This record gives sequence, structure tokens and C-alpha cells, in this order.
Amino acid sequence: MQAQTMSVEEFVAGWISGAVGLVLGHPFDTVKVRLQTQTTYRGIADCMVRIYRHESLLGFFKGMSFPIASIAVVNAVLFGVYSNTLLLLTATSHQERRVQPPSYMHIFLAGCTGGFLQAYCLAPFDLIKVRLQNQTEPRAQPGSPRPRYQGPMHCAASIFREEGPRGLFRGAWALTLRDTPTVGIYFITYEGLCHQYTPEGQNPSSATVLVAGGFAGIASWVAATPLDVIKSRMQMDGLRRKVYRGVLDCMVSSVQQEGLGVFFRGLTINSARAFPVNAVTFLSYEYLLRWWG
Ligand SMILES: C[N+](C)(C)CCCC[C@H](N)C(=O)O
Repeated sequence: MQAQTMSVEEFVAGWISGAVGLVLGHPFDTVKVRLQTQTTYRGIADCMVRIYRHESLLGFFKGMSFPIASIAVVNAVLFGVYSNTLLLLTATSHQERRVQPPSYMHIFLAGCTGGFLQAYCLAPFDLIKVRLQNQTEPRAQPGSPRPRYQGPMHCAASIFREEGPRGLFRGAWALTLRDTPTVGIYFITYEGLCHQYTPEGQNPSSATVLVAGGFAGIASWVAATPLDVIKSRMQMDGLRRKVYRGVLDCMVSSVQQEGLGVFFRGLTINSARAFPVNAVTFLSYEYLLRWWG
């Protein structure tokens, strides 16, 4: 791979590795979204049992098809922009960076750039995912009430019709605020841990990549959870009637009604999800790049 030319491999590796992680983490993600936006569940276990009883195993996979289709764009942008920004800042390729590690400042800046740009691609897909995950109706049985959205395309079309084209970007601002700094944290944690446990100039071992990826996921999600709650609430807003005037208003009224703890809703489940998802994401990313490199 040549330095200074844009590398397509990074985008493709980002896509495939994201898809692998996504399927693994989706059931956790559904529980998280419900806990963040609905007040009827008493905790993780209660939420899981009730989803299973009422909606069967399929309930955990609601809203997954769109993220699978969009992860190609979203993760390719995340990893591709990150890597290519580093290439611009440091003039070294993925392999050369093992020998000449970039500074943490450069890693953070490249991560923030990747996070900022992927947030915009992610926003409409994430909105549709959250709306579908929050539908508690069991799969259609004859005579049972039909859920509001019949599927991802129907959901997108309904939002477009009922809330206008801008409606598809509901929550995008909160999402950008969530992801810009936390993707910086994501890559700093990953690169820092890999560097720490890898002899000079070598590639990190699979075990190192798994652990560093897992902790990168946890660290970034811990930092991201407060704005993740706000983001999910903004996305559900407007469904019946509009409650929040903006990100700040959503923060203030959530805290007033539920206390500061509201910012940590879904933290446990988010971290439990983040470890395996991001361990697998980084492992496949590294392997794909080594294989092609
Ligand atoms: C959003 N935040 C920056 C915290 C995490 C970025 C990690 C993205 C990964 N696909 C996952 O879903 O865990």
C-alpha cells in the first residue's frame, strides 16, 4: 500500500468488520434503546424477559435490516475517514504506522473527523432503527393491531410524509455531538492499548486486538452514553406530539423529571454490548488489512 494515495482497502475493511459486530450486538442494542426511552421496564432482565415473552426472539432483532444495509456506508466512512485523515496528517500508511506510531493528538483529531462525518451518514438510519426498536407489538397475527411502521422502508416513507425531509434527520445534532469527541476517544484507546502491549514495530497479536478493541468500545460508549440518551429521546420526539425544543431543552427536562441518573440509562447494557462488538470489529478490520496489505 502506498502512502499519500487514498486507500480503498480501509473503507472496505471498515464495512465488513462493522457488519460482523453489528449482528452480534443488536439484541443488546434493542434492550438499551427501550430502557432509554420507555419507562415501563424495571431493568435489563425485566426488559429481556418481557421482549422474549411478548415478541419472541425476533423482538430482539427489530430494526436490524437497515443498519445492516447502511453499515457499509457508515463504518466505511468511520474507518476510512479516520485512516485517510491520519495519512494526511502523518504521511504514513496503516503498516508504516506500526514502526512510526502517530502522536495521540493526530489520532484524536483523525478520530473526531471520522466521527463527525459518519454521524451525518448514520443519522437517518439510526432514527429508523430506534423507531422500529421501540415498537412493542408482537409479529403480526391475524386480528392483532398493526404496528405503526410496517418495516424500514415504510418507516422512512412515513417519517418523510408526516415530519418532512428534515424529519429524517431528527436527533442528528445530538448524534454529531455524541460521536465527534467519542470516536476520538475510541481510536486513542485502541491505538494506545495496542501500542502498550505490542513489541516495537510488530503487528499486535489477535488477543491484543480483541482486548484493545473491546476496551475502546467500552471507553467510547461510557463517554457517549449521556448524549446517547438525549439522542434517542430526540429521535422518539415528534411521534405523537413534540415535547422538546432542542438538545438543551431535552437535557434539562430529562434531568428535572428523572434526576442526573438519566444520563446513565443503558450504560451497563451498552458496555456489555460494546466489548464483544468492538473486539470483533477491530479484529476483522486488522485481519482484512493485513490480508490485503
Ligand atoms: C458511538 N461511539 C463513538 C461511542 C462508538 C463508536 C463505535 C461504533 C461501533 N460500531 C459500535 O456500535 O459500538
